[in-house]
Amino acid sequence: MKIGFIGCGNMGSAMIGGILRQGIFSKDEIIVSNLTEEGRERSKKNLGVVTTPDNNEVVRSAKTIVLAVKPQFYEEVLDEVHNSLTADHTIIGIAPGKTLAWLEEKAGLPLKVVRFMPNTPAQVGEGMTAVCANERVSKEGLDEILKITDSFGCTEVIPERLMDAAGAVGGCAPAYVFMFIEAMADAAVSQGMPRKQAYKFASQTVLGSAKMVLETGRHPGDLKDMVCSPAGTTIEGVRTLEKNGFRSAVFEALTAAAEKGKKL
Ligand SMILES: NC(=O)C1=CN([C@@H]2O[C@H](COP(=O)(O)OP(=O)(O)OC[C@H]3O[C@@H](n4cnc5c(N)ncnc54)[C@H](OP(=O)(O)O)[C@@H]3O)[C@@H](O)[C@H]2O)C=CC1
Ligand SMILES: O=C(O)[C@@H]1CCC=N1
Repeated sequence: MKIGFIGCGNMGSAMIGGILRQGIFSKDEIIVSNLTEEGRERSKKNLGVVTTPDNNEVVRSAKTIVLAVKPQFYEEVLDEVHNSLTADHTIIGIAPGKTLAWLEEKAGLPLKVVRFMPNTPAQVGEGMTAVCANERVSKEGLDEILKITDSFGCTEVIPERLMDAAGAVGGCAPAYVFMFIEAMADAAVSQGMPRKQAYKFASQTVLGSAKMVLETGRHPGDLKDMVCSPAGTTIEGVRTLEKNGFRSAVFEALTAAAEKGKKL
């Protein structure tokens, strides 16, 4: 086994999907634990990886371990696998608020610790993942880890103090983008467009706009101005969004998410 996942739900399976697609590891080099029989069946059926109900088996079978359970279960899981962990292991935490120091302390021995803040677009190879690591992870070790995150999208290595910001603008933000897509599609439906077509318009428009920011390197405000014809239709929508506090609402949402991360 090359890598083990303790927990394999939304985020674990999204990452494994990318890893398998890029051939970083094969199915029989990945072991995952799920709490329930139903979860194990899902992991087996959808990903084809090796599954177990036993978290200690994951730790005994692989040297790189991703903790892909909810933050509330981190302590319990680390407590459970503590005796199977060795100094050769690399523990990867993906939960907000669970710091490198906290993870090492709860693991109960000095070992390599990494944090990822991934997002669900990893499932389609378009994830955005923040990574930071403790001082025990060598440059070569980090390069190996980055091959994993690069397999499901883009990666940025950041200082740990930015992990909560990355959680808001990376980990959580797909939810806000999906809400935006849903709202735009609802409006198009109310104007008479069939729903399926409305999702296609809204989604492709978000995809294309994001690509323009990334590929042109131009300021988003500049790209917005390109769309707004004088006395045209777009600027009326901009006026309405400003009146309803659109940008402030987004600002507050990401701030709330980042602040919550600090408390977990
Ligand atoms: N969802 C997201 O967009 C993101 C999530 N994260 C982080 O990823 C982590 C996982 O979140 P997510 O995938 O959404 O959660 P899910 O609820 O989808 O998955 C959690 C998984 O943990 C398993 N599980 C629960 N308890 C145990 C246990 N004691 N031992 C072994 N497995 C267990 C569950 O098993 P079973 O399948 O049997 O129920 C399930 O597979 C969290 O820490 C979250 O903060 C980070 C960035 C983005
Ligand atoms: O909602 C959460 O707490 C997790 C972390 C980032 C995205 N989902």
